[in-house]
Amino acid sequence: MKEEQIIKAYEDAKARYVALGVSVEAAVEKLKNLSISIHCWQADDVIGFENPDGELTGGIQTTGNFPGKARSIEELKKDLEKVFTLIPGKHRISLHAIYGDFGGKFVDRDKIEPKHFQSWIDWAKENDVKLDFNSTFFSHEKSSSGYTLSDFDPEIRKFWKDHLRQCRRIAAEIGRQQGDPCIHNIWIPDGEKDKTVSRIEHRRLLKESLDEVLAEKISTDYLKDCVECKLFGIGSESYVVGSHEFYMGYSIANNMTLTLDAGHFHPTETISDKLSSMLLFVPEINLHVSRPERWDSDHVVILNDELLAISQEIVRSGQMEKIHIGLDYFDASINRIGAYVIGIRSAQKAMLQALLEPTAKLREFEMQNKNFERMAFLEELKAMPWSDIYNYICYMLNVPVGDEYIKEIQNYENNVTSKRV
Ligand SMILES: C[C@H](O)[C@H](O)[C@@H](O)C(=O)CO
Ligand SMILES: [Mn+2]
Repeated sequence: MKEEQIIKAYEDAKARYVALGVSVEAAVEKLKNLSISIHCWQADDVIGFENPDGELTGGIQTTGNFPGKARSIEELKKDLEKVFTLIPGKHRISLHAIYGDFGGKFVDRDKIEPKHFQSWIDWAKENDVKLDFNSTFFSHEKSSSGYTLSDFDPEIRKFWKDHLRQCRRIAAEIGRQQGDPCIHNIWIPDGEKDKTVSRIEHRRLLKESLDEVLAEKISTDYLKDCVECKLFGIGSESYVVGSHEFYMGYSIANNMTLTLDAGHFHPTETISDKLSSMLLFVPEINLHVSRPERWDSDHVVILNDELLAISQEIVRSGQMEKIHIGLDYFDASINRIGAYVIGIRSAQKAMLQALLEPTAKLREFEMQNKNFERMAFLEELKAMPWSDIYNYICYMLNVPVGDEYIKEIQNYENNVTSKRV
């Protein structure tokens, strides 16, 4: 698009929003300052650098074999740097513990240390991004029973408690060095395929393990721990220890952040309607924005109704600063850089639409019981020219406007990723 076209379209769009009583400048500023936590694991199909030839376990699965996945830290960083050039704003990178810089040696999970992530911390600083962290409780022989922190075997539990301890220390060091709390997500795959009898026993063990490790107090200036529930995984269809009720109870009882993953509930259950409830009981919420297709399939995030509903609830809650927006998907069937850019841009577009909503006007209708008017405006808003505002933000922040990012990704594929054989 030509410069004059972008600016003209923006001015016209702005006038239409202003007529509805919306401050476009305020919405643009908020979007420009919104950092999305980009998951490192889309680049390499959740393999990491601890055991690159190992299997992905824990009931999660990538499908597809599109060529060009990142095979080393250098390639992963290069891919992320490419992504940064194609999306507006400054963002965060969410690392999993298996993505450490282990110098080609095998370092077991209970032995990882902040030094294994120092090169990531330095790289993040150079690239003006912040880091988040995730303990990795899957893809390891000590999770082969299906259980980790809730295993009946005290030796297995000890190993994973030590892992969690180390991860908290690493995340805290990241937070300290970056001068901004590192969001540390705890997701464990524990569960069983069928007919578990000892449900309360495993849950009691999980509670005890978490209580023991989280008893080490670390300032929230550096570290914010969060716990992520799940309904089922592959091979844990009938029982998952860390269910929604478990972690809802745990996070409320311990006044800690709850992670809501869009793919971790029943197929027709959405997380958008959980935000306004959980915000009343937990200090903060961490989102894993994903796209479940019939199951927790982790498809690339696109601009669909649920993404918009999540964004609307974030903005309408008036507590945007308490909700961390992270992405969690892994599609190995298409260009992985493209998967990142589509997902991030879609998340931004949904947030922009929500920020451009004349919420006060809609609430007025609601108060007056004018529900036809409320519905009519909500329908009209869908066709408002929010994309002209998004294009203008891209233009202002020097990243490709509209579909221009596609050819950039094609060039990167031709020159870089397709050569990874
Ligand atoms: C890589 C995993 O998807 C991630 O850590 C976890 O958040 C999850 O959602 C498992 O289903
Ligand atoms: Mn998740």
